[in-house]
Amino acid sequence: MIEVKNLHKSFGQEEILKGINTEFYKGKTNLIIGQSGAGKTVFLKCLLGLFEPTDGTIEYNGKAYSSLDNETQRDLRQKMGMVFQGGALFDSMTIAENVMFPLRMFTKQKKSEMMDRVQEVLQRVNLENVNHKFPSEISGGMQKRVSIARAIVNRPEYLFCDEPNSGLDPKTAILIDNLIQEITKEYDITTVINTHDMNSVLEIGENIVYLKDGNLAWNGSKDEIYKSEDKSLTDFVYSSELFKKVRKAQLKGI
Ligand SMILES: Nc1ncnc2c1ncn2[C@@H]1O[C@H](COP(=O)(O)OP(=O)(O)OP(=O)(O)O)[C@@H](O)[C@H]1O
Repeated sequence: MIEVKNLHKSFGQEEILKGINTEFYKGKTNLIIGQSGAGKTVFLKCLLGLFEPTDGTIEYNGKAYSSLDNETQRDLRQKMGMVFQGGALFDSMTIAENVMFPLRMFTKQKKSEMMDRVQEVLQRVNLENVNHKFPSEISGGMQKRVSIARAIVNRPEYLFCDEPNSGLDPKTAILIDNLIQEITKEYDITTVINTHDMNSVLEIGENIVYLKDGNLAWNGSKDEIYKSEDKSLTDFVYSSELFKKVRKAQLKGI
């Protein structure tokens, strides 16, 4: 579980995050949504420990990151997996080498142990016979699966995903969403996903944090969105035609 308390982040005179209080739950797919420029990426980078908050605290299972010594902060960061926007695979490494990378960086496992674990996670994301291929030789959807395998290979407690669906067709995007949700539940990890994708909100939005101009404007589940009368949320969400149709159907009880 992650607890965010009065989080502020400024760059120079510009305040991007303006005092956010919220929680991200273990075993749930927690989504951060909001318009472009709302501060989602800055928020995710604060959660990852890449940006130091200007004020406020972020607690991981009850421990404030800023109160930890350097070594404990490093240990905590090793418990964080990240799925980067676009996958961010190393082009010159094979798929197996890409997935093995965090194990080589952070563990002292034998090569055979690492290979077994790589095999296990690649199977978990439903990828077979790709170990010796290079990223350019597989599809975008497969690259996303590799990126998920790499993010979970070191058994993280926290999984952060930045726009995991970007660049995918709607069907593949939903498969990736479902895969992330399944893994979240199976491994009981705290997953935080930064997304623009309203399909993702409908599909896996168990806990949604809506940011507007650096403030937390709304917090709830996908089912609560339909009941919400919050104007800024509904203006944002129902700018999607799909959401408008689903809401109409829900109101008619279909
Ligand atoms: N390193 C930085 N230095 C200065 N300003 C920054 C930095 N990173 C982000 N910002 C500013 O913070 C604001 C919020 O950016 P952020 O990338 O978090 O938005 P976002 O909600 O993720 O948008 P998008 O959906 O378009 O990715 C922007 O005005 C951006 O210019």
